[in-house]
Amino acid sequence: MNLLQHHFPQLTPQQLELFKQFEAEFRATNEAINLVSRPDMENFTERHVLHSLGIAKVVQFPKGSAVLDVGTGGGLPGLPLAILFPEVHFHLVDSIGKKIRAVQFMAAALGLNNVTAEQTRAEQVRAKYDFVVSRAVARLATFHPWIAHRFKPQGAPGAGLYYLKGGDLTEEIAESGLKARVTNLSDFYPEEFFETKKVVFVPAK
Ligand SMILES: C[S@@+](CC[C@H](N)C(=O)[O-])C[C@H]1O[C@@H](n2cnc3c(N)ncnc32)[C@H](O)[C@@H]1O
Repeated sequence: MNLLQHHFPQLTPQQLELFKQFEAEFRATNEAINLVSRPDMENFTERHVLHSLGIAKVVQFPKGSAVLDVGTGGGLPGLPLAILFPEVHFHLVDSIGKKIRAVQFMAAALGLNNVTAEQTRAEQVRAKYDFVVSRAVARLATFHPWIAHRFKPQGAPGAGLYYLKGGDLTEEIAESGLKARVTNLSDFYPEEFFETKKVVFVPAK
């Protein structure tokens, strides 16, 4: 049994196939434009796919809900989450056009019709969402004001920001002045990589 099946036994054969295709597309794209560093391409499933899906250990996006991925780069965490939640809409944004074109290409190659991608800065997004997700973009004090007003007035249960972060976040959370709930991904994943990895949740309101 592979690592993904082990941690997400609910995945269908079609979804497992999509994850395989995603890795192949991502590897090919990463040769042309740097989406993640070369050393980071080792253990792709663990470091990128499982890490992205860590958000799904904390929240289940309900059918029909809308998710914004801010600073998606090469589609992380948005594309793995879009494979896991085919009935949820994902809008992936990044300020760099070539990354967004790569994401659009990969989403089309995988036939993910629940994904849209747009070159824009987070501060310029105007639509409203139930959830915002992100990984490795900016400190919370900088990041949160970009998306604080991007939530629907009546969001889905658990609406808010789910931010993948690592290390000791005490100072960063205190600096932001936000009421955040931190979940350790090591509670779900025993692999060493996840020892310091967390999901920071900030409610929509
Ligand atoms: C370190 S990369 C992380 C990419 C991806 N989330 C991942 O985990 O692999 C940070 C990304 O955030 C994007 N970014 C930074 N500030 C942004 C902003 N204000 N609006 C949109 N994208 C932004 C950058 O262009 C870059 O692609």
